[in-house]
Amino acid sequence: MKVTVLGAGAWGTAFGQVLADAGNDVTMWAKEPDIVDAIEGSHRNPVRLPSVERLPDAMRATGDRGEAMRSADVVVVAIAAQFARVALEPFRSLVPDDAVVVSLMKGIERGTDKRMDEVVRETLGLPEDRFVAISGPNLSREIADRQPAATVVACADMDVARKVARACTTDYFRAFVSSDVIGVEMCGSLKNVVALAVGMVRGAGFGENTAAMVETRGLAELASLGSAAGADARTFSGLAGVGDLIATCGSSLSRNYTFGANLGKGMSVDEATRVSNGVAEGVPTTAAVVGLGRRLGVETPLASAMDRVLREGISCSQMLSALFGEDIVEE
Ligand SMILES: NC(=O)C1=CN([C@@H]2O[C@H](COP(=O)(O)OP(=O)(O)OC[C@H]3O[C@@H](n4cnc5c(N)ncnc54)[C@H](OP(=O)(O)O)[C@@H]3O)[C@@H](O)[C@H]2O)C=CC1
Ligand SMILES: O=C(CO)COP(=O)(O)O
Repeated sequence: MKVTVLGAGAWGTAFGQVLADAGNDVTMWAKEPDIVDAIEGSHRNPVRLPSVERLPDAMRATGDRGEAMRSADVVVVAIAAQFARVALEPFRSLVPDDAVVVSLMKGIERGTDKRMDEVVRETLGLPEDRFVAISGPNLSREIADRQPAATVVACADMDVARKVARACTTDYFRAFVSSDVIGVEMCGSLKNVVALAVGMVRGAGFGENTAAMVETRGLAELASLGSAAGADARTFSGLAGVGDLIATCGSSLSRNYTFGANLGKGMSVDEATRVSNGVAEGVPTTAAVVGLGRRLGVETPLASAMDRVLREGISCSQMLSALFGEDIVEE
């Protein structure tokens, strides 16, 4: 198939390599001319994925939107979530009528509190059977090294999910299918907020018990909010839910975990942003999760506590106190 990836960041590029390894012709679209030139000219992305010495020959790049979209069967969106709407707007009239659009993004739009399935479908004018969400424990650096990994490919139309899953299956990358787009989106977005908090307690020097407590309460919050949004509860215990929480909350390869760890060590939000190696989606998504919780009538103690960390600069101990009220409650 002909696949176009919008956004040559760390994950867009690593996933482009998966698609090329699976036998597709892959075109990367990037707005930065330096990145386009590097991929096209020397098969490298030294800015976003320097660990890969040479990207597959089946991967090329362009900065031209029309050329990127020409006869694409599948369009993959891998842009920082808060910029998805503005970046996709110029593509609205260019996406081929029968192309499937896949989102790799893990975030909720600040201001509208919308998931990426909502943002992408709204911006490109797509019916639900042409939208696919992909999410799972997929740290880009490990997948770029071709370490074994799996993901969840979700679409309202299971035949479309299977078609996309086949297109990204290799001997090291395995795709499971699901029809629970909302669940997969909620898991991918909320685990980033949990990873910020787990990273923060680790950075502050706390051990396994504290990290497990925060991660487990984060999973409970993700499940309550996800269910209220219409997700299938089974998704939370799968790869996109628990699987991604384990990977993200336990790895310094995660930008969200590392951002949180830097806060825990005493950096300000500005300092942690400056040293972040790519987008930490949990940062803008935290406020959106609080907004979504308010709208859906679901309490979000972890996101609310992290929101205070990010806006008011409260300490790790204050964040942990804010996480639990005074009352004894059922788990
Ligand atoms: N990295 C990972 O391990 C994984 C990431 N994800 C998700 O994938 C998404 C992308 O992540 P990742 O590739 O790692 O992020 P990076 O920080 O590496 O790259 C961000 C990408 O967004 C692009 N971008 C930002 N603003 C704009 C804009 N206004 N117009 C067009 N493009 C823009 C950047 O383009 P430019 O470089 O030209 O500025 C870049 O391609 C995120 O939602 C992330 O949560 C999901 C699974 C794994
Ligand atoms: O989503 C990811 C792993 O599944 C990547 O996490 P970060 O965005 O925190 O790096």
